[in-house]
Amino acid sequence: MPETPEMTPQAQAEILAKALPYMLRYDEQTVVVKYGGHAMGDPELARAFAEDITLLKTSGIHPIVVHGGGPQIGRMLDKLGIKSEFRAGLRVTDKATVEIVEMVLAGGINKEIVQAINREGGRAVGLCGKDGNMVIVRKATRTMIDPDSNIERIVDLGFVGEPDTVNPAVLRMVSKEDLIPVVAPVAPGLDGETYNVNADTFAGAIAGALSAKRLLFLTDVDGVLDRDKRLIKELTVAEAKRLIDDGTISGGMIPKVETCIEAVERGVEGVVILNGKVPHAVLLELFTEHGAGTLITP
Ligand SMILES: Nc1ncnc2c1ncn2[C@@H]1O[C@H](COP(=O)(O)OP(=O)(O)O)[C@@H](O)[C@H]1O
Ligand SMILES: CC(=O)N[C@@H](CCC(=O)OP(=O)(O)O)C(=O)O
Repeated sequence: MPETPEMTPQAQAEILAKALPYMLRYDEQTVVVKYGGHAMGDPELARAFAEDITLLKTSGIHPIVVHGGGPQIGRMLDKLGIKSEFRAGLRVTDKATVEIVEMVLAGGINKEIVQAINREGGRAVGLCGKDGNMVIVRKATRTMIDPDSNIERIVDLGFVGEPDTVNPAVLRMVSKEDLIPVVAPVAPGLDGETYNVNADTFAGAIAGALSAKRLLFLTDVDGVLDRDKRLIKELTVAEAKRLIDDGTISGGMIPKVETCIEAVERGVEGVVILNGKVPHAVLLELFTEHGAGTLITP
């Protein structure tokens, strides 16, 4: 990350004063930040992210971090020689895979983020969907057209869940205190088994249940890109659905955009997909006029 140029104390004070209207806008409001696995990895960026989250909390906002870790799960499965594949942007998850998913997400990455925030002076608490029965899921199913027969088939994704009920009591309790919830997208199913949940879907369900003011998705691209790889700054729900249908939006961007659509339809204000590889992406988005990324609108 480049060094920040030296600033006079006067200039520093002016910058702080400029943040005041934004601080007032979000005062006591819930902001859900989805921290994608592709946005993680660089220690300096991770530190800047932890600083941003700590600063939000210190200025009276209630940030909730939901994290992913798809690439990190992939690397661990590779190491262990467990094959893994994605269908419709979701990892097909058998029993052995879900154990690794829980270990990597709720065990490894969750605690790394908690520690990073705490190192910056915040007080983070690591949770997953199991804690306080926060998120209960049902088994997810998807249909796909079989390219050989052209017949629509149901794809069995194994232990992949979709939020069925969200009980935000634990999150409210933690957020009310001086604590920052950091949540891994692993949750119990209605059948009592452990399920792997796409982190975007998980973040959307939490933002909806808490009527969050903002839902930010930090990923590794500037936002939703068109066919010529240009950033689409604003996307309506109808346009987003069309871009999924015509294949412009694919892979991991599908669950992200689908979640944005649902969140907007459920009344979450300000749903944005932005590049988490830009230092202080969260502060830039919330505390300056520099609205980056793709804003999804009704
Ligand atoms: N139209 C699109 N615009 C932007 N990214 C897209 C698009 N279609 C597919 N993608 C892919 O989606 C990826 C982001 O989703 P994902 O890999 O799940 O990230 P994360 O780990 O941050 O959730 C991008 O890196 C890109 O490869
Ligand atoms: C069902 C499913 O696909 N779960 C995801 C959970 C992690 C995730 O979503 O991580 P990112 O946000 O980094 O993509 C997975 O196993 O990769």
